[in-house]
Amino acid sequence: MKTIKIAVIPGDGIGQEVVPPAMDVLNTVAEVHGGLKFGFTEFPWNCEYYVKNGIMMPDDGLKALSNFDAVFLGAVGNPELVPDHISLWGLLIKIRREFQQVINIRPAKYFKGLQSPLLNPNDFDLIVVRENSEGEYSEIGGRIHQGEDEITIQNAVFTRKGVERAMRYAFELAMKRKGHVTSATKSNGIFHSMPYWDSVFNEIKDDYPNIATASYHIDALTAFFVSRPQIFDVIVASNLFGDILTDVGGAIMGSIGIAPAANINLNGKFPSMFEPVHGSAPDICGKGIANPVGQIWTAKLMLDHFGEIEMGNTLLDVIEGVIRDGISTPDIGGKCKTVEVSEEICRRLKTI
Ligand SMILES: NC(=O)c1ccc[n+]([C@@H]2O[C@H](COP(=O)([O-])OP(=O)(O)OC[C@H]3O[C@@H](n4cnc5c(N)ncnc54)[C@H](O)[C@@H]3O)[C@@H](O)[C@H]2O)c1
Ligand SMILES: O=C(O)C[C@@H](O)C(=O)O
Ligand SMILES: [K+]
Ligand SMILES: [Mn+2]
Repeated sequence: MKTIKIAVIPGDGIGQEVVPPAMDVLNTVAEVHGGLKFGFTEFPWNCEYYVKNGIMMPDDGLKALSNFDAVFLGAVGNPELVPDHISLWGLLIKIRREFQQVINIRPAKYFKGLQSPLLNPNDFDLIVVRENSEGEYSEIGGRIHQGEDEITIQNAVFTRKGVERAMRYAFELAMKRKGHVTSATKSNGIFHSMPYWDSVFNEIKDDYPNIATASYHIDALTAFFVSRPQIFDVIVASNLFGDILTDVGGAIMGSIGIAPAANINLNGKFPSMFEPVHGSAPDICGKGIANPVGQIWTAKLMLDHFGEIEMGNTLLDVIEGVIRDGISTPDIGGKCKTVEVSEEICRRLKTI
């Protein structure tokens, strides 16, 4: 029996509503598989924990997580209780950084039967490779003076290692897919880092003569996600550009409640973390109508990560079938509750 030990952090808001159903789905996957078992351990770290303890996770929290094969996280953030930069940097971004989860892969594809807001979604199928450890997400900088003399400086960090790593990951991924990599740049406006980004991209692409490439400024690229998403295969982007692009990726599928993500540790020293693209959705929290598909598709990425490709593909087929049959939450036009969707996914998995 292959046992996978998973640290579960439901987190805030709808994270609490979509993580338990996704765990039910994973348990059903294990049951159907026969040779697979998930050992779940839950950690109550979120903004309420911060209010009680003054920290998002205990000092030995990372040490506790490091004993697991993976982290399965819902969402972090409750701006009514804790400023967003404190909660995110105290938990989500802390785990990404300390566990060297340097790559964030975020697929988006057209689902048959799911109403995309695009008139002609053209069967798109893309993956954004988001640099996940540096770039615009940096604590370097500060504030000085007050009033009209007030100054704020926020530095972006682009290292040779970080940029090259993200790009090579994208090219390797493209070799297993449609053989195309697009670079998200902004070298017309950002004076130092983006021309550097372009030069590294031009260097790396020479190592992959069989991969076709394109490079677009992020503004135009974002528009192309809407007007012609079918032209993309793999897109490599800095931390911030990748963040923004992947919400658009979710939106063109039909809802950001569907979009999955995987924060990948490449060196094997720490666990990887699986958490959907969306946040804690305070506007719908408590109603039981959060779309669980993002969290469940994220579970599929976790299955892939552990080599369970066939089970992962089966799960994605089942998700697609359930959506096609209209068993879905209001964000994608359905009338179902969160658990009705996950229960139907479990029911169908059992018939396979
Ligand atoms: N990775 C993360 O944990 C993460 C990601 C994004 C935002 N956040 C945090 O979440 C909080 C809210 O942020 P936001 O409102 O900008 O983004 P959000 O992703 O939480 O919500 C944006 C919109 O999408 C909808 N939505 C999101 N997930 C959905 C789902 N599963 N089903 C149906 N609808 C869904 C919401 O209702 C909302 O209208 C903030 O505290 C923010 O910092 C965390
Ligand atoms: O900015 C972040 O990375 C947090 C969230 O928006 C995400 O996409 O994971
Ligand atoms: K999330
Ligand atoms: Mn985001």
